[in-house]
Amino acid sequence: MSHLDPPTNNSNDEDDDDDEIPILFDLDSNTNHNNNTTPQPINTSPSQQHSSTLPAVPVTILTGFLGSGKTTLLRNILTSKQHHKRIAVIENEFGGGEISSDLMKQAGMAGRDDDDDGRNKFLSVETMIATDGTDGSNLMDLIELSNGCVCCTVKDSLVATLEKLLSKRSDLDYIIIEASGMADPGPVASIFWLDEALESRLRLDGIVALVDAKNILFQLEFTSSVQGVEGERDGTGFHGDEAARQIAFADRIIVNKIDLLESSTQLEQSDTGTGTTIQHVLDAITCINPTAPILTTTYSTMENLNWVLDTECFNPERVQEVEATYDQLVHGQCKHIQCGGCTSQQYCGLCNNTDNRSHFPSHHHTSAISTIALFNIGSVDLHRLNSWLASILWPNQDEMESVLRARLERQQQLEENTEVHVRKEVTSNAQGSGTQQYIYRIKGILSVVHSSISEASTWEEKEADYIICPETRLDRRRYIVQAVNDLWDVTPASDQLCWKDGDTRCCKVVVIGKWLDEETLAREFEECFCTA
Ligand SMILES: Nc1nc2c(ncn2[C@@H]2O[C@H](COP(=O)(O)OP(=O)(O)OP(=O)(O)O)[C@@H](O)[C@H]2O)c(=O)[nH]1
Repeated sequence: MSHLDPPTNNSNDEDDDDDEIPILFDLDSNTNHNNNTTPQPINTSPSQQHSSTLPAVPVTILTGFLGSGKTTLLRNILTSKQHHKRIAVIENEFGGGEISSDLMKQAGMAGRDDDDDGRNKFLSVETMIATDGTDGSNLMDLIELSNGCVCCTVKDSLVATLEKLLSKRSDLDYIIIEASGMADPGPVASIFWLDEALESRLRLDGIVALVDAKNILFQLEFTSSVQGVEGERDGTGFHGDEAARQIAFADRIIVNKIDLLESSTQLEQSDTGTGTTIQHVLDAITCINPTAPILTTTYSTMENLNWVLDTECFNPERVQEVEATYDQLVHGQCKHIQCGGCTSQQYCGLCNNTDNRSHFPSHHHTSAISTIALFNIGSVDLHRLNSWLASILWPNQDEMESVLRARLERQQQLEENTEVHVRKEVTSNAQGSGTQQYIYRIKGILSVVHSSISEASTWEEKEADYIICPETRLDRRRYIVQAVNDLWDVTPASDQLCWKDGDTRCCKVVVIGKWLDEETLAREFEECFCTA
């Protein structure tokens, strides 16, 4: 069993010039495949040049903070029979989505052997999740832009990718760009009018922001520049308004995950009365962006996808206006320009308060937020994995607290400088947890072993097909693990992602968070694997 360490990707690394043009995958022939779900790259033929007589291809930018529901919406679009669009998708990962490794190739996760530079390239977790369950009828191409945010480190790659896509394909009806959960949509939108070549061939249809109703107030607070000033003072980095800027630039806003909100009645009846209602969320959003239409959804589901596609709602002047508003906020005091004047009782999502406080310079990603990718050959024990997830995402549960307390005591005995080590040892997703590790997002693809025969036989009874090997208790299905803040699930992917004979079983998990303790996470992840 081995743990590979891809370089940690700090998104404020603006000098990072890992900007090579990403691979194009041909999905025409193999998205509806039972044998191999891995899209194969195709060569750009000079004869397939885009004709300038064709109408401009509309582009939608999907934005929204980590885990807000962008990929869920994308999958709804790609599996919908409502439209018959031939869509190309550009996926942007915040980082850590790509591991070059022979082991991943062995494990059947390779996109193709080599790219133009002769380096191995592999499909990301994000791409596997986004295309799982799609039959390929709407999806023409899928392009990965990994290793940085589309708004900064890989912005040039986006332009090159769009140009290459247009020259390669004349049959596209639509392009969807799924920005990373940390991306600022402003700079992404600007390429559509700053790049002359693209301007005539593409039309930015709209910026659609997904908002995680359960977590948005917390995300606004924790990515705010006011917090950032404090962060910089204690030498731990600063934040960059990501969550607020995604809302501010949006032409349409989808408030997703309303199933996780408390109703006003529940709130009145609850002991604490500290939950978030839809009204709190709407107040915060309209404070930041008072003009964009808002739709509330669960699992990004809407009656009519025309609410997000072919809307023609993009307005470049508004983008410039938002930039200008931000500039005023940066260079002066917050006058609630964007929200038109909050009363002192209102929560201002943009400035986080009603005080006149100076703000930190516009867009920077916090240096404290990073992505790490954990990769191991082998299969995880489902029970152990769930316990590990509980320990890092729910540290305040009673049981976990006692475990952690025991670990702390042990640690205190071992270490002279208890203060520093204790803080490092406690993994905490408690809101407002200072400089302790905070995990925003986990996503991954797993090979799973069931720890008990009874668990295995339950599955066997449920499914007509043979799914779990009675001897090894290995599950034939790939599993997808997803976590957003304190909620997680581990579910089987569709049949098209099943492990095949000859595949090397492996697990890849991407963790995005603040002040991540990579060494401990890697060790604990490895402990979830079956050794037999
Ligand atoms: N309960 C609930 N879960 C949801 C809803 N929408 C999405 N999810 C879950 O939230 C998790 C994150 O959803 P994604 O669609 O992957 O979010 P994303 O914005 O693409 O995430 P990033 O790419 O990491 O920024 C997944 O486990 C989804 O199944 C919802 O309305 N309610």
